[in-house]
Parts: sequence; C-alpha cells; structure tokens
Amino acid sequence: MRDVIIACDFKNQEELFKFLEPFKGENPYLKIGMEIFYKEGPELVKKLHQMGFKIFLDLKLHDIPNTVEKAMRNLGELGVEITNVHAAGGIKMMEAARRGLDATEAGKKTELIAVTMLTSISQEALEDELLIKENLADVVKTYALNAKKAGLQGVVCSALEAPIIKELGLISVTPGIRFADDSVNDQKRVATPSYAKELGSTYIVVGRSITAAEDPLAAYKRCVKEFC
Ligand SMILES: O=C(O)c1cc(=O)[nH]c(=O)n1[C@@H]1O[C@H](COP(=O)(O)O)[C@@H](O)[C@H]1O
Repeated sequence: MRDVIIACDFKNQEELFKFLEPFKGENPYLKIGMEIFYKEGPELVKKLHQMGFKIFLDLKLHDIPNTVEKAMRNLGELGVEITNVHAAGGIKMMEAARRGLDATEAGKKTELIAVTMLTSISQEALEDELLIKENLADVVKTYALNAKKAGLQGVVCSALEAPIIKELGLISVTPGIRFADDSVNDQKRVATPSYAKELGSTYIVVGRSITAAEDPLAAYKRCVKEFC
C-alpha cells in the first residue's frame, strides 16, 4: 500500500515525457497538478492512464457545494486513482464532491482526499495570517474528522501529522518531503522519506527532490528505498 508519488510540476507534456524517459519499467505513481493540467487538460490524464500510470489528480477544489459537485462529475469520468478538495470548504462541500464522483462508474473508484492545512503553512502563519488561534495539529485533526464525516477516504497533511490520521483510520498523503541535505524551499512542515515512514504516512508526495535532482531516477529509487 505504501508508495512514493512523484509531483509532476512541469510546464507542459513535452517536459513531463522527457522527465519520464529514464523511468521506463519503473511505472511510478504520478501526481498531476494545476500547472500542467491547466496547460494540457484532461487529455494528458487520459494518455497517462492508458500508458498504465496511476494518477493522483491534484486540483484542490474549493468552492460552493453545487459547483464542486458538478466539477467532480466531470473529473470522475477520468477514473483517476486519487483526487482532492480543500477541507476548508466544509463538510457539505466535501459530501458534494464525493456525490459528484459517485455519479459516474469510473468516478466511484476514485479515492477522494481533503487537504487539511497546506504544508507551506507554519503555526505562525496559521495564527497571524489565517487568524486561527489553535494548535496546527489540532486543526489538521478537526479537518480530517470532517473529511471522515463527509465520507472521504483520507487527507493531505504533512508527515508530522500522519500519526493522528492513522488513528482516525484514514489514509495520509504527505507532501513536504525532503532529503536531509535538500533545501526546503517554500515548504514549512517537512520530513525525510524515512521519517515519514516512521510516522506512518500512507503515501509521500515528492516533487523537487526528484524532479530537480541531477539524477531523478536515482532520487526516486532513494525515496522508494527509504519509504517503502
Ligand atoms: O495537495 C498537494 O499535493 C499538496 C498539498 C500540500 O499541503 N502541500 C504540497 O506541497 N502539495 C503539493 O505537493 C507537491 C510538493 O512539491 P515539492 O515541494 O517540490 O516536493 C506540490 O506539487 C504541491 O502542490
């Protein structure tokens, strides 16, 4: 079950396919996010699926329930393995998202997860910018409980909160992964692949530590070795 998901944050499909060249035979789990999806659209997702890749479609929907339900109906037709919404949209929005996916046979199989608190948010930003005067881990727990109530399968959080999510019986998809010697960039709540394993993450999402590495395949294999 545990797996490494590569965040494919590329400008366009040419860059993505060039990146994937050395991965022949590896068949890594791929995350398709806003940058490349807004350029290439659903056709790229269909193409990657036909090629046999598992896909986490990360579009982080966050709108009123009616809009999210209808958007999810369309996304459901793609039959991806995982997709997501923001838990901050509330329980009704998350229920609507699940209903939207369940409206198609393909969408019924898609696991829906909710972003709790972005890994780029620190305790200070939570309090000073978002005006949430709670402990960040408690906010993650409450949002995860809301996701569970809405019938979702799991959440996105940092690996640091993975033990709380495990206790709730949900899957945890944890970005903010860095090797010990990497720069953290814009991430605030980070962990190494081996620490994420120790904390009980179900999936780690790794972008720049693989995509910007001198040898991306070696970096991917290092993640798999440490985490799986
Ligand atoms: O939903 C996500 O995937 C996500 C949630 C979150 O809280 N933090 C987060 O970094 N992500 C995504 O995970 C990836 C992390 O990329 P790197 O920081 O380059 O490893 C990016 O594609 C982000 O969009």
